[in-house]
Amino acid sequence: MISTRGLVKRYGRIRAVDGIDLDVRAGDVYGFLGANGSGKTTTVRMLLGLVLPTAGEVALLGERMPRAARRVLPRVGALIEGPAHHGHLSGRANLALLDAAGPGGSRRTRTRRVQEVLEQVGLGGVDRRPVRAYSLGMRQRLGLAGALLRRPELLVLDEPTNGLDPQGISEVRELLLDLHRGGTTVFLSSHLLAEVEQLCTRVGVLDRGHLVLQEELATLTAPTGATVVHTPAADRVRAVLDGRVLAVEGSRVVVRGADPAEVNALLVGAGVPVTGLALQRPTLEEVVLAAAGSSPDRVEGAR
Ligand SMILES: Nc1ncnc2c1ncn2[C@@H]1O[C@H](COP(=O)(O)OP(=O)(O)OP(=O)(O)O)[C@@H](O)[C@H]1O
Repeated sequence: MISTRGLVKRYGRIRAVDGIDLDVRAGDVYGFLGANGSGKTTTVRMLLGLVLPTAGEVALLGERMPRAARRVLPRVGALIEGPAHHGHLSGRANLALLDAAGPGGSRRTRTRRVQEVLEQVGLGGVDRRPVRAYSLGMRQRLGLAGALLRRPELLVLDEPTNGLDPQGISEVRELLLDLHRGGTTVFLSSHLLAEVEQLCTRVGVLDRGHLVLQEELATLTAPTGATVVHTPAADRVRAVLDGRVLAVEGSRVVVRGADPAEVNALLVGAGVPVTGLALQRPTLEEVVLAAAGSSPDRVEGAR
């Protein structure tokens, strides 16, 4: 759906994007992570042909951009940095204007299409109010409605939950998951690990213009081969599981072996109380920090 090869954007001496190979496949919800200033917006703009690359190639839906923009962009829905609307008009009127700019049939067809996307984003009932009276969340959802008008195969969203409250974030997440279930491929940029961890199937991490990681989320957070035991008697675990204890942090003990039931049986058999048991998995935060350097303020954490 999206493929870039050696994509570079230079602004004077700044290398905003420095030779990235993105690979977004049909059916992905791809999370494009990176700290502020890492080059996410510049990349998204190049994908859509809004900024010309200094070097490298972009293919969208298998076609070279920006050459094929007129053919490809009608099949792609996009939302970049706070969508622009006419504040004195209603959401419906804004969408009708946007819809009128594209091809697409009779007045009735257009009216129905606008109504459908308004309902899809949960704005079906607030159509008389001018957009300037909308909350930030409502504006963002109206922007998404605009992106959905052409029933896109691919959605490209730059920080779609930026500035939203937790309720707004969760609404946008549900909407994107719904679209994904319906077959839409989603590419979204974000600096929020928690958002990406809850939504995405595949992750790319940008660090100062470099793509330092690109992988399936399930692979990144796959079990490590160890088991985490919670017990009020951490000191006794070492005696029972001689040589298998990898780490002890308070009541949390990490034990070699990916069979929690076996670990549980050994401990309970020896009279050690077990209050919690799980396969150890790295969090996305740990994976990203390991890939993007150790400074914790680079990408906003999951907590
Ligand atoms: N038009 C421009 N002219 C000069 N420098 C630019 C321009 N656009 C972006 N940059 C620089 O390129 C780098 C990457 O910026 P970009 O906006 O792509 O990052 P980002 O990851 O989207 O950050 P944010 O999350 O803050 O939007 C930054 O150093 C920025 O200052």
